[in-house]
Amino acid sequence: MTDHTEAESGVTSPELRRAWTELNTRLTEAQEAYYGADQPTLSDADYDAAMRELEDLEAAHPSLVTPDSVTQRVGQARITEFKPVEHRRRMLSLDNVFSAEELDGWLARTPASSYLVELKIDGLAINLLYLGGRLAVAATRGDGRVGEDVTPNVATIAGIPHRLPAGAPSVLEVRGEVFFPVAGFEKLNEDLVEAGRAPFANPRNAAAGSLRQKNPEVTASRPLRMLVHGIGAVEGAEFETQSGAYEALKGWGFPTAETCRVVGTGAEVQEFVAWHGEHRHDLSHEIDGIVVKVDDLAEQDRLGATSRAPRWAIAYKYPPEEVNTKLLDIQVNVGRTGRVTPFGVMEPVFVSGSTVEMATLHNAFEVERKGVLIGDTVVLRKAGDVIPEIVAPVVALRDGTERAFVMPTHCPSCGTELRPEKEGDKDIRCPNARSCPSQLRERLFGLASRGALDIEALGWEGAAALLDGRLLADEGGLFTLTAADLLTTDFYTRAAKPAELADEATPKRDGRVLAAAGEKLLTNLEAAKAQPLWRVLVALSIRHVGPTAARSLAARFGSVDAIREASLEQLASAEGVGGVIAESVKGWFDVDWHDAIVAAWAEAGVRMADEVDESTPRTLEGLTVVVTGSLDGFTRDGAKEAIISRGGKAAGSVSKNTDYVVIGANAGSKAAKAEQLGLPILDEAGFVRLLAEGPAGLE
Ligand SMILES: NC(=O)c1ccc[n+]([C@@H]2O[C@H](COP(=O)([O-])OP(=O)(O)OC[C@H]3O[C@@H](n4cnc5c(N)ncnc54)[C@H](O)[C@@H]3O)[C@@H](O)[C@H]2O)c1
Ligand SMILES: [Zn+2]
Repeated sequence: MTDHTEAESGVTSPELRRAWTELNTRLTEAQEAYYGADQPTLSDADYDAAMRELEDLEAAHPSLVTPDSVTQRVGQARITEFKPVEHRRRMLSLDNVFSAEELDGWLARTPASSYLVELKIDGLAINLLYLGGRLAVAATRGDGRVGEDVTPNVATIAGIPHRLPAGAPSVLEVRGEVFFPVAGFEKLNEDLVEAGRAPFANPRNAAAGSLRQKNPEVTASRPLRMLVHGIGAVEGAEFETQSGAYEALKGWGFPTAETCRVVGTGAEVQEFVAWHGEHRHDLSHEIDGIVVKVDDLAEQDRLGATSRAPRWAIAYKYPPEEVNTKLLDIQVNVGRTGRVTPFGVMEPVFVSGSTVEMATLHNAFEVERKGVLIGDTVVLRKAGDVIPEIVAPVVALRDGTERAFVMPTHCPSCGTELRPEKEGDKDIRCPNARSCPSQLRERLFGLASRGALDIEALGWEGAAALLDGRLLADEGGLFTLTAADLLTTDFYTRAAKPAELADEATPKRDGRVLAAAGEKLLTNLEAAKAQPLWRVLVALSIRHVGPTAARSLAARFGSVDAIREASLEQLASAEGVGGVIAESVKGWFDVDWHDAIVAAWAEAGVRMADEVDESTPRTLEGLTVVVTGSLDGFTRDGAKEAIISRGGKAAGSVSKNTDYVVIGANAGSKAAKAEQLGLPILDEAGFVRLLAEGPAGLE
């Protein structure tokens, strides 16, 4: 505790006192919302930051500290509607560190013969008192001395023993964490919103809210679990170490964590912290950090505790993955297939390594399920590289100006009335597939990509420019675009230089000439016309027809006409093309404007059939070949085409069904796998012989 008689340099100024009061009040209010109502108004990150600020302020000016300070007490200050229960031994909080350096500092200050490292489960602490081998009282932590009696509720939690076996201590206080498994969390919130109630910000608050129920039946309906992480008063047993106590508790039937470890050095502690930082989402429950404890109980006693936390333990907190931010608006996006998806536009906020200002809301039902209103403060979650998600609104912060999102009835891109593709679909779509600028832009972008026709000068902005200028009603007009057309856009033009203005031969319009991008687009389009058939097929944006299916269709049928004429059965029998793709191809050609695109492209000179080289021998009929690593005489695609055009199958992965594995330079795991399976392995020269003469060439 701070010594209040200690002289400070100068008296505390009113400004400092005001700053202290402001912070302390903010934290006290946050605690009431968090511990009292299980509905936090601040994010944990903001709470922890404010707590740090207050601690720093008090450290610099010790006379500011009063017994009222939130830094001096454990959690919840007020006792609620539950019956109060006095703990036999105090339940404390934990001090925090937020970096490896701070953890090193603590380890240096706290030498020990060994450390116990445990996951810091994100739930709420519970004290279970057993008298004569029976569960007598279960209480929350409360203010550390007095908690809330939640015995009937705790009795419903699976895994908590009601009776202990013979030989267990006559008095035993067991401490542990009650938590809400992540798997059930989303469903709980969905149900709460449907019932017109406020959803929980995270599984921790859900655990606390579920346990602190007046009606134990409600608790029983929630999938709560408990894991042991400490002991209080004990009579009738002696433990030497905390880990030893866990062993004994396990023997008496308590759920203990399989993940905790006893380690000897600070380096091992850091290693444990780092490993679980990488794997923190592989668990069935959330963790917000790691707890490091001195394992020896005599050493623990010597170190003692402050009014708030033991000196023999520390919590290392991982960076927050949840923040609060303002939901400014909900807008909708129209995707490549016309699907209309709402997304939240938020005040930009930094979380898990990047600034986030948008998050998808998937569909109108999702918005309803989450119960978010435009203008709400929302909990935003971003776990590592996972896409950010709006978890829940902070209902307590509403001021009445929030408004519900209304799904538009008409496409924001083209004005067409929206509707589900078929009855009962959750998603609604813009049915104007042909000309809706949003959909067409996505298709243009796709057909120009490197995996299709590779039209570099037609990027996102280029596609938008062509559509804004109404130069295309669909992709059919792409290959007949002229310099005159491009001259009507800003994107593909630039201001003419004086010499160009004077030169009659330079095409221009309103003082502008083609920019490099415009020249390039025309060259790219010309080159694209000669691309092989499979790339043209990919460019048609037929659902499910990507490079693999397109290659196979091209190899099997040789021309767009042959594919159009093929029966469902014939299509489906092509290598790697099943019923779904066959249906999709058939269905695509049934649409008039699709057929018109093919006709327009053919008319413009786009290749519609591969040249069938009769001289290519079908040397690989029925054989599966995998090429891995790089070859001198073949590109990746070239090697595949060489195999397919000879009737073989070019597979991407090695299995026992592979007939030959060709290994080039820098081959990786596939080469090792081939050896392991004892498959025939060829070098590039062997591959060339195989292509020319088939298996006979290898003898
Ligand atoms: N958002 C808010 O407004 C708000 C308000 C109050 C508190 N909080 C959150 O709660 C924290 C403070 O709460 P606190 O005092 O409970 O401290 P804490 O949660 O940081 O640490 C102490 C608690 O950790 C738990 N714990 C989990 N695993 C454990 C293990 N293996 N060994 C020991 N203990 C383990 C215990 O319940 C213990 O009481 C803040 O840092 C903040 O994250 C948030
Ligand atoms: Zn539209």
